[in-house]
Amino acid sequence: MTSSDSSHGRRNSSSSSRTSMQDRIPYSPALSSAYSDTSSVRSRNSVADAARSIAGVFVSCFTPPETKSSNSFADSEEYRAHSVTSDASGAGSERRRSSNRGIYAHSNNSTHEREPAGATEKLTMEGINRVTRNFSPSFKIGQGGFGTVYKAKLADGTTVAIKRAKKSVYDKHLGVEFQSEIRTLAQVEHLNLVKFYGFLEHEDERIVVVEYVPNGTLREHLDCVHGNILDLAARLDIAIDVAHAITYLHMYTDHPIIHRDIKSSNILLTENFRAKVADFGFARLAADTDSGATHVSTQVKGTAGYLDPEYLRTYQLTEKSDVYSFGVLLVELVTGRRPIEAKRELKERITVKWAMKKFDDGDALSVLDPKLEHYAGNSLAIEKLLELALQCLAPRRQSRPSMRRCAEILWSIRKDYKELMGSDFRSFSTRSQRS
Ligand SMILES: Nc1ncnc2c1ncn2[C@@H]1O[C@H](COP(=O)(O)OP(=O)(O)OP(=O)(O)O)[C@@H](O)[C@H]1O
Repeated sequence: MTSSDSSHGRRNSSSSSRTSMQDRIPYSPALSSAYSDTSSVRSRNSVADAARSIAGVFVSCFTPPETKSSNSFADSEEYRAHSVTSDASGAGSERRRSSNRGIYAHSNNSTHEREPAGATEKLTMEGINRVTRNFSPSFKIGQGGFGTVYKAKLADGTTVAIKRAKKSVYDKHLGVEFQSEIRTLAQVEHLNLVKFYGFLEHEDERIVVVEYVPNGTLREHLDCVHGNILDLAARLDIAIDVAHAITYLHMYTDHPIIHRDIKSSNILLTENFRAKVADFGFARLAADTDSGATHVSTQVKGTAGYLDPEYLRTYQLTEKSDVYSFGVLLVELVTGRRPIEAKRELKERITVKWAMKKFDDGDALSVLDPKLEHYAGNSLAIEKLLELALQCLAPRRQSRPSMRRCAEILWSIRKDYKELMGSDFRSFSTRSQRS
């Protein structure tokens, strides 16, 4: 996100722009059960276990090449499941249509095209070149593992983020990743997930077009890059949004989807500080539990500092790996620190290890982001957030809560926090934004 996006990140009032609690529920049946006090779940032994396993996690970032053989995207079974219509453009090609989301794929050996769902313009290389002025650096808004990200406006006025894969995407490894991103994005639609508009595969270009989310990443806001401080209420809202998004992926898509790369730089914020989870480059469909399988064995991928130790040890991926990463994210939200802070003294370098130790010593408030003020009202919320983080960071995945449970607990924390703050809730929010 560049500073040229001048509309970004100037939050004057944290709560006035936010919607009501009811408005914020993207789905309701999942969140119906009542919150029960989690203090009984807290185990001191688990802190030591967590610390031991966490220490082993941060040795390196594992992104070995994908070895699993994969069919071409056009041959994938997931896509065969979508209805197929004949392609108007030529022999040897076919057009597949996502049955419920109006997304097209069009292939003739080397070319796949899709058009944005909801946007009227057909996606073509010519069109992409036009709207990005041939990928002019002035349209560039970011750079990531997948490639370069550009901001552009389609002819129908839709502002989009255009992700242009690095040339090396043509390698098998990245090609598989690209296909994974496409398959996954095409399936999901949720308020707290970045919308997929389409993709285009043309000669050696791989382009993904997604919803443009205008207010930078959560990491940037925790670093105050945009000049504002996220208060505790905003951080709670963001945690809830992310929990909703991951719950949706785990429970409400056709097949459970594991995100695999939950981290603060993959959480994009809207102007109203709603969170949208991005970057499905690593996502994998989870095992079909009906068939008795409980995990997907695969190469370890993800980002150092967020990786589930059990996944690292066993190569077995389950939804609980996302829960672990979410626990790291919760600690990040409370402390403001990155998961790995290489420049700090040894005992503070691994943020979750440091924070969980403090929590276990009964000194939770000392890990609070120094940018946030302590009030009587926020200590309980901070303690409960860390308590939930501790559960998410449990070394054994069976001990971790589901994402749905995390969402329920977060709802309860926010409810209690609002009640405690009473009429001060808004003024506290506003005041800490200005400080
Ligand atoms: N949909 C979007 N809307 C607005 N900005 C975006 C969008 N997607 C990405 N960006 C910007 O581009 C940057 C790079 O994004 P990208 O998803 O390619 O990589 P990343 O998630 O930062 O890193 P990595 O790929 O290594 O995980 C982001 O940090 C963000 O600033």
